[in-house]
Amino acid sequence: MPEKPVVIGVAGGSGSGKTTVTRSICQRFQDKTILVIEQDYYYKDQSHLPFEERLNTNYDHPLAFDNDLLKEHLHDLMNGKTIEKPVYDYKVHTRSTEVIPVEPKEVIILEGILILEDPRLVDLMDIKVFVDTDSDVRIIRRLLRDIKERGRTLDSVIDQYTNNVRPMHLQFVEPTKRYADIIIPEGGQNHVAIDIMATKIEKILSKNRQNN
Ligand SMILES: Nc1ncnc2c1ncn2[C@@H]1O[C@H](COP(=O)(O)OP(=O)(O)O)[C@@H](O)[C@H]1O
Ligand SMILES: Nc1ccn([C@@H]2O[C@H](COP(=O)(O)O)[C@@H](O)[C@H]2O)c(=O)n1
Repeated sequence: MPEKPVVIGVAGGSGSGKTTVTRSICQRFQDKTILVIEQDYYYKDQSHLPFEERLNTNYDHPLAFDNDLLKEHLHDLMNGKTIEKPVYDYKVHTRSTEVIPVEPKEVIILEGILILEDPRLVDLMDIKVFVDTDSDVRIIRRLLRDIKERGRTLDSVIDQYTNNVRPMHLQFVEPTKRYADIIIPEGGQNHVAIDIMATKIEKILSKNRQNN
């Protein structure tokens, strides 16, 4: 393990392809090299609230996230400590009681809609990426995914998109693009951008390994 892992932030709107890009990058490396931390797993715990109340939360506002815990976990990982990563359940809108023990790896990818919004996290990143996909494509992807995988109805996805996702994207997510070192149009199918990312990571890793 190098003294300090390479920290990469992958931001972008909901459905832009952040997870797909992150998976494509991970596939280029051995399992032991890259650790992925999803910002979504750090939504504030809402287990004390009744289910009906959890439906009213604005999950696209920066205050929905427990970035204090995320920052603490990132610091621990950077100092070689194992963390207990929370597990999030989109179907019930809160964390599960389960946690996953996670050991540090040479590369840490932080992925989430607002991962470039908190300067305390941005300051710790070596590479900042913004996955940039048109909103019409994103809403179609989100509709399909949320109905299939997150237990949502067509009406609920449309209501949430109109009331929260779109306005918060314009106010908080889109402006973070300016902090990105690399902007990846169209996400996971952009093989050229994935190749460039993988090459850059390889370069930093080989430099770190030489110094250790
Ligand atoms: N290039 C693509 N073409 C078609 N579907 C895609 C593409 N990229 C992602 N998807 C699908 O769109 C949905 C959202 O993608 P995902 O990578 O999870 O985005 P994000 O993490 O930014 O929300 C997923 O169901 C995924 O399989
Ligand atoms: N209980 C929740 C928590 C989050 N969301 C939505 O997830 C989106 C972020 O995840 P992506 O994989 O799409 O980046 C965000 O836009 C939230 O609206 C939710 O619907 N329910």
